[in-house]
Amino acid sequence: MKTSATGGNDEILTAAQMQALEKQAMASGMVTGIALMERAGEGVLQAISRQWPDVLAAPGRACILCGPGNNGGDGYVIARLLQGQGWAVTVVALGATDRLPPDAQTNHDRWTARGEVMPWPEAASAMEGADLVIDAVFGIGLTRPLSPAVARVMDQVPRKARRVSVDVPSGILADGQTLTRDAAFPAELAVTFHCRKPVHVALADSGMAVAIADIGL
Ligand SMILES: NC(=O)C1=CN([C@@H]2O[C@H](COP(=O)(O)OP(=O)(O)OC[C@H]3O[C@@H](n4cnc5c(N)ncnc54)[C@H](OP(=O)(O)O)[C@@H]3O)[C@@H](O)[C@H]2O)[C@@H](O)CC1
Ligand SMILES: [K+]
Repeated sequence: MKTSATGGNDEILTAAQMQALEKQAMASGMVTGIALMERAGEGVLQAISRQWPDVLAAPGRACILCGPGNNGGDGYVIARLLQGQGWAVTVVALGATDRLPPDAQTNHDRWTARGEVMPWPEAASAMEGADLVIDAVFGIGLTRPLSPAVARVMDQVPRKARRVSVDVPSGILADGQTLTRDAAFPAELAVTFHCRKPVHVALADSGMAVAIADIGL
């Protein structure tokens, strides 16, 4: 698996095109969703190490914000991987955690066998003192603006933490129609999968770094 600024892949796919590609790969039996999700989680950590070589060199404290879909599923994978590397990990879940999509539910359940999940209202306190905050709230499945309860947390993310978005900074549509960054997760780095989406191109000169993780599609 390689991650790099362009991942050697200069393609740009819309959310719908990406979802079709993933669906086709899974339908063809080439790969399972759970394998893609594991590769996504691994790819985020590899991209973090590439961006900031020191951050993952020694264990610290991480807070993972997990949403109600497969983007949240990636977050549960990352929580498990970081804990396996000795990190103190706090997970905060938005919404119910008993009816996630299957692959996300599997990874949620794997996580809860070894760690806690805090409810969303505790997000601000859960992020306090974190060295690393991972935004796994919404990815390419965002369909509408963030609710006030979610947008508020985006404002409370400690700026001294390293701030990484899984796939897309939560609050911005992957196809980049609404570029209102004010109500979005303040990502320093977004790690997207397979190739960039229009939002990554649109945010290129915003100061946010973009890495592409190859998930074998
Ligand atoms: N196998 C794969 O597919 C792989 C997928 N991968 C990962 O999955 C991500 C895509 O996952 P996803 O399609 O589940 O969408 P996601 O972004 O998690 O959110 C959807 C959920 O949020 C909800 N919702 C939307 N807007 C909302 C709002 N404003 N406020 C509140 N809720 C809102 C929406 O609900 P609904 O719109 O149905 O009401 C739905 O429940 C992708 O970005 C990548 O990270 C990787 O692992 C690679 C393999
Ligand atoms: K995200």
